[in-house]
Amino acid sequence: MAPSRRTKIFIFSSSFALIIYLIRRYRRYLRLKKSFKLVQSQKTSLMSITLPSSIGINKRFFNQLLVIIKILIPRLRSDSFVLFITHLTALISRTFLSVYIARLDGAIVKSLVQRNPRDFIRTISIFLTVAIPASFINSFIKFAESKLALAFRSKLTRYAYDSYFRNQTYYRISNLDTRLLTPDQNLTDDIETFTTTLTHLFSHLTKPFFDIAVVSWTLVVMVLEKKRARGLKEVPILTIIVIFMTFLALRKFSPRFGKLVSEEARRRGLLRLAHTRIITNAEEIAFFDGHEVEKDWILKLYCQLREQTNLIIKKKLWFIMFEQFLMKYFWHSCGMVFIAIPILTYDGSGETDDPIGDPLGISSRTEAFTVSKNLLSSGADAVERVISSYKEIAQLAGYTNRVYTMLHVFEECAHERYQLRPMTVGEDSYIEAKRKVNLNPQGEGQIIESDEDIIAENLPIITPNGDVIIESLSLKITPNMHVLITGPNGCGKSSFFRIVRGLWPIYSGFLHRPNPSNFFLIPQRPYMCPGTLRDQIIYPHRMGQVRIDDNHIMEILNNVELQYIVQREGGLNVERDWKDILSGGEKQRLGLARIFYHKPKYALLDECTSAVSIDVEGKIYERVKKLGISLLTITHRPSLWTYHTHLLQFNGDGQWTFEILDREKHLTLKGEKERVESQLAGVPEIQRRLDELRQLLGEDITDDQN
Ligand SMILES: Nc1ncnc2c1ncn2[C@@H]1O[C@H](COP(=O)(O)OP(=O)(O)OP(=O)(O)O)[C@@H](O)[C@H]1O
Repeated sequence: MAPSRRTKIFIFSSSFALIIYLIRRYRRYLRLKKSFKLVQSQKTSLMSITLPSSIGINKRFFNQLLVIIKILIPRLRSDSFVLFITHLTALISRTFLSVYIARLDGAIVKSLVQRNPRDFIRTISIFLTVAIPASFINSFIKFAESKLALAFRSKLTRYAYDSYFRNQTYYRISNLDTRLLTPDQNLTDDIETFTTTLTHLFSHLTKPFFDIAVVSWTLVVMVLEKKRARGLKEVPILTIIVIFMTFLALRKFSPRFGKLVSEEARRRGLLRLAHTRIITNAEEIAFFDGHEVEKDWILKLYCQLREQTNLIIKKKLWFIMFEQFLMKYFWHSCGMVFIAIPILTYDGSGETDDPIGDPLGISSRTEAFTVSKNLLSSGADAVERVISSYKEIAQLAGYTNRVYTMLHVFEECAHERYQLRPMTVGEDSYIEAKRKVNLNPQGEGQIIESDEDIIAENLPIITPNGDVIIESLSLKITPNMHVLITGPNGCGKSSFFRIVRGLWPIYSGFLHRPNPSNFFLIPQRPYMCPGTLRDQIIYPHRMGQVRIDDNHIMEILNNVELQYIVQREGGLNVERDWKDILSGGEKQRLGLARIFYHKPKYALLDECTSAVSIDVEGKIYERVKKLGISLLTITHRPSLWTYHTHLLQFNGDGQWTFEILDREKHLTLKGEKERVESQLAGVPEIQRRLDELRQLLGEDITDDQN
């Protein structure tokens, strides 16, 4: 039959509208592509890091998951296990209730078909009574799921924090290792997403599994009751074949969601890192008017995140379409066929057990149909949920990999096993570093705890990148010495402190030094912790842990000439954002105040008075020395020479000298050096004038110069 005119018009206008829509979408896509052209073209080095290709539902995933589950449920008596069992019980109860309700539904229909008001009222009353615990259980399952997710999250977070704050791992992660670019993201978002996905999946999968088991059992029992139906053996086999084929097809065509979401989470972390950097350096950026550069950078990271999210959305579109086709429509048709086989072949005539008489057995058949339809549909729903969880399991594999990697890297760093480039799996940067200095890769330097002295024997200073700054350093510092450390920028002055304090490992030689608690480092930009003025001074101690009276605090503040701050800021117990409200010099003096509180054996002062006036700086140094504290000072200020007895000088080319500081000699040498420098500065000017004069006198410049 030829289509009518109205149908033709409809088809034509729909096609036209679709074409217009597609053209507009394409143009929009081109516009967007153009506007992001700049940022798309620049690939950051961070983004070029590739993820391991084995992220997915495989043995590695199950092994990783098992390790994490042992952390989540450490003992059978732990709270997370109790919650887990409670949740499981609720899920099982719901399955049994569903079956009971399905049967009840059948009984209601039966009483209706029989036109039996007494049975109808009785069954509907039971239905309403059962609805109360059923609704409670439904709500309780959600409650238990959230509680379980929270318990898992707390367990994992506590475990991760323990690792993160052990053995200065937080420092090592960002300074000595490059596998985790955004530990903050791993510790917060990743843990949360992982635990929520895990508990959701548990809920999502456990119930369907129970449903399948109980529904199958109930159907088998029903079938056994109806022995006269035919085709009953084929139905379960066909069902299993259909389910299995669907699973295989979905697995074959499923995109690698684990890897995709893992990459998305990583890009989200980088974007967050960029925001944190801007917040931390807002003042510097504002002074430079650097917002355009920062915006471009942030936009670039955002675009890369957007690109990944878009990719996942697109992949989901096709996959869900395929999944829906198989599980909604194809299964529905199969289901109808499977339900039809026993019903059509069942010969139930002659059943006369109905009180009001039902010679054709219609009421029983209707009841059986209603119950089996309900059961089959909830069984199909359960299988559908199990299979459609495939992509969620794949996503869980991605998050599991991120959480596992985080814990693994924490563990490795705590045990001084580092890796510089995450892309080169298995390469040991330490061994590489040692090769650079021709050291035996197997031999480690040794740190030996001494009573008081710092003794370095053939100790190299090597950066985490493996660059050798000093090949071999040998010196002895005793507590009665005050050592001034100088040298050009980047020559290894601060690195020497890092090694002495144990932040950087040593590759060879020996380092004898007292316990790290005998050292206290004051950097150029002192760290201001959250809390009161008192908290700043006693950091890293905490109030409640130590007792310190106000007079002592005031005395310390007097020592660094900061007593006026107490009145200005409203007392010792006022919490402020000290980083923002104090000037650079005030912050440095507050940093120095910590020395008067902790009274360490050695004070490591890394240009920590660069913003303090020279007179106040002198007074503070005198007061520190009076306490018997040994000074190790990095400075470029000659005014500080007075307070030191020895000089450790790095030349910048790997050479160094350690000698008694002869202040007069050094002042004379420094004066002479400055004179020579100023004379040399004038040489080009004199040379230019000489050339001019020669030109005026008609002399040959080049000949003479040669
Ligand atoms: N975490 C790190 N990873 C890799 N290399 C580093 C690291 N920290 C410092 N370096 C490198 O070590 C070298 C010495 O740095 P160090 O901080 O010791 O210099 P410095 O003498 O204190 O310089 P300045 O006077 O400028 O403070 C520099 O080349 C620096 O680039």
